Amino acid sequence: MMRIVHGDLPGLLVLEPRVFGDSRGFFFESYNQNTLRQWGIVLPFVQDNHSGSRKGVLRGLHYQVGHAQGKLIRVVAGEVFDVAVDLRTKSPAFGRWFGMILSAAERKQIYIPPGFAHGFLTVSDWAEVLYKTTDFYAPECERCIIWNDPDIGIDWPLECPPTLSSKDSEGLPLSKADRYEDLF
Ligand SMILES: Cc1cn([C@H]2C[C@H](O)[C@@H](COP(=O)(O)OP(=O)(O)O[C@H]3O[C@@H](C)C(=O)[C@@H](O)[C@H]3O)O2)c(=O)[nH]c1=O
Repeated sequence: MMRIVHGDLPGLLVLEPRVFGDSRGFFFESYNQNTLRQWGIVLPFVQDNHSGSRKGVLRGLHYQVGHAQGKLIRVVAGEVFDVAVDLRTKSPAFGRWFGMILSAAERKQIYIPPGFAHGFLTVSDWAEVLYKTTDFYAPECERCIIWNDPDIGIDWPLECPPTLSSKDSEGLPLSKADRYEDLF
């Protein structure tokens, strides 16, 4: 069982799994196809990713053209500030961002439909993020929007400048980036 609430952007959902705790520890369903189907998440997931990041590492904002990926994201160690940016030109929320803390302690998840850029900042000393994707990794289709594009205006909870990959430090502003014309 899960409580699911709509996020601020069309199609984005925040999932709150029901966690059963007992003297042994805890149990919860981290993924249930039937439950997600009831909320219109019908695309099959084809890849699971797992990354670990030190405090201050910012990954993103990533997306793939041609092979747009829906993502179901959760954190199994530590805490991140997870962000999605709507890149669907037909969406009333085009160019807007949504962000929230995902933590191993709270166990909330975010579902981001195909058509968004995604990124996160590690706010704990160490964090591990697990996410399922609805399409495969396609390196030639990868794109990156710069994390601090003022036109998007993401309010990252930063204490100092973030640690970026060289690829991510060369992201494009939204105004120059590929968008999704047909997804919505
Ligand atoms: C994303 C990805 C990377 N890789 C490889 C390529 C590279 O050598 C190494 C690290 O890749 P990256 O630097 O792109 O990893 P990272 O910066 O963590 O990229 C990820 O960021 C988050 C925010 C997302 O939303 C993901 O879709 C993905 O873009 O892993 C795969 O083999 N499969 C994959 O699906």
